[in-house]
Amino acid sequence: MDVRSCYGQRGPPRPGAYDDAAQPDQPIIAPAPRTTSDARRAPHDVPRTTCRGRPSREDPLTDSSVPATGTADRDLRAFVAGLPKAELHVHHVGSASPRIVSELAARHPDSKVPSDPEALVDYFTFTDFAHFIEVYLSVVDLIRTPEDVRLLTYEVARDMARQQVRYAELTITPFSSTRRGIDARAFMDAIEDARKAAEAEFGTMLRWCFDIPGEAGLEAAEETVRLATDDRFRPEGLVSFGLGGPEIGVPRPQFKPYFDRAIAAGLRSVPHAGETTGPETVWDALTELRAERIGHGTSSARDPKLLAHLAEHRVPLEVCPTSNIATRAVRTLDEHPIKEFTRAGVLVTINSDDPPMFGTDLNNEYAVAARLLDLDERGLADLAKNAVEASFLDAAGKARIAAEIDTYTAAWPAS
Ligand SMILES: Nc1ncnc2c1ncn2[C@@H]1O[C@H](CCC(=O)c2cccc(C(=O)O)c2)[C@@H](O)[C@H]1O
Ligand SMILES: [Zn+2]
Repeated sequence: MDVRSCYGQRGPPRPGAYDDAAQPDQPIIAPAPRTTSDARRAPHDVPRTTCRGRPSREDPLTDSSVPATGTADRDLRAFVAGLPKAELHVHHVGSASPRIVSELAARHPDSKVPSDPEALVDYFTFTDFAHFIEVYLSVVDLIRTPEDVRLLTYEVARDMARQQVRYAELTITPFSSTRRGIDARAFMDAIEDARKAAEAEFGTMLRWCFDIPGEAGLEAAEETVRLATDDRFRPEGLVSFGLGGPEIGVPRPQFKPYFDRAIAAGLRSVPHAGETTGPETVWDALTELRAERIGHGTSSARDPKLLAHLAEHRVPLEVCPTSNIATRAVRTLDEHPIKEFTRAGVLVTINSDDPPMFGTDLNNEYAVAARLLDLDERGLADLAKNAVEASFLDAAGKARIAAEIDTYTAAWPAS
């Protein structure tokens, strides 16, 4: 596949293009019993939404500026849409679709976040990583009550189920909510209530990664590890401990004692590293924070020894291609190092990070990966299985989703 024009000079897709903003008249449905079949579409029933009143998003598989390969590309996109998937790197607040953001903005009209999904498109266009975090925090400010937390979590799961996501490790920043006055116990009850409802009603299993917002410092680290390890708060679905936010000026080693405590309490270490800084940050994450997976790890490509280490020790990278373009961590998709990762034998997983904010979704990220790695259906199925393998699911859960991927792929007409 030709990757030359994949986002290229025109930048990433417009935010919301694949989101339910396409149907702004569709209200948020209050959590209510739903049948699993509502969310689990038949594999070949592909939702193809575009943003009303706006040009449709560039399609990395069928981008009109690329010599068209037509049907084959459409088939690949259809294959991805029905492929059972796991997602390992996706943020809670960053998954709020325009539909959810509008609902929250309407609940809290004093916010500077636009409630009009169309206006959100401009609002979600970032000049750099710092600007992205500033906008991100304004959306965090919209989440003020346990009911907001529950609504967000439940609706995010619904959006995942529509994409055939069977399992997701959702990164949550509880510090941001507790410091804004949400009671910690009520916060945990809200996410757990949504998790259980989502699994029962949509068939999507959610697990939590609690992350330290690095820029907020050691006070945030202390609060995050307290909530993650104190039995009075620690939610049942919590599996891992992370570190997010800006990397520049926020050295990873200072968080070692907090990661040590989280790991001692049975949590897995999954910090962001090498997203906006060099490979030394990834080394720090490995040696100081005992990372079992790396969030992004983009700059690892600049250090062959690091790539060899990641491959040898089977430390997966959580690659989020469109995010890297949207935050300007990578200039164009053409320059994205994903191919170098696979060439070096690193286990690559595909993720969406903050999908509506970056105008993407997990299915689109698989389409991007197909183009960048020149994959066919089997290659895409292998990529989906990488995520299952790299997940913190138990062996039976992994085997179940992997078998589902195999069955789906074997039944696909072209395979
Ligand atoms: N691609 C990303 N790469 C890195 N992080 C990402 C990415 N996407 C989303 N995040 C999230 O951004 C948050 C940043 C929050 C933060 O720094 C902060 C600083 C000071 C005060 C407060 C507060 O809440 O009062 C928060 C992190 O929690 C992280 O989960
Ligand atoms: Zn992230």
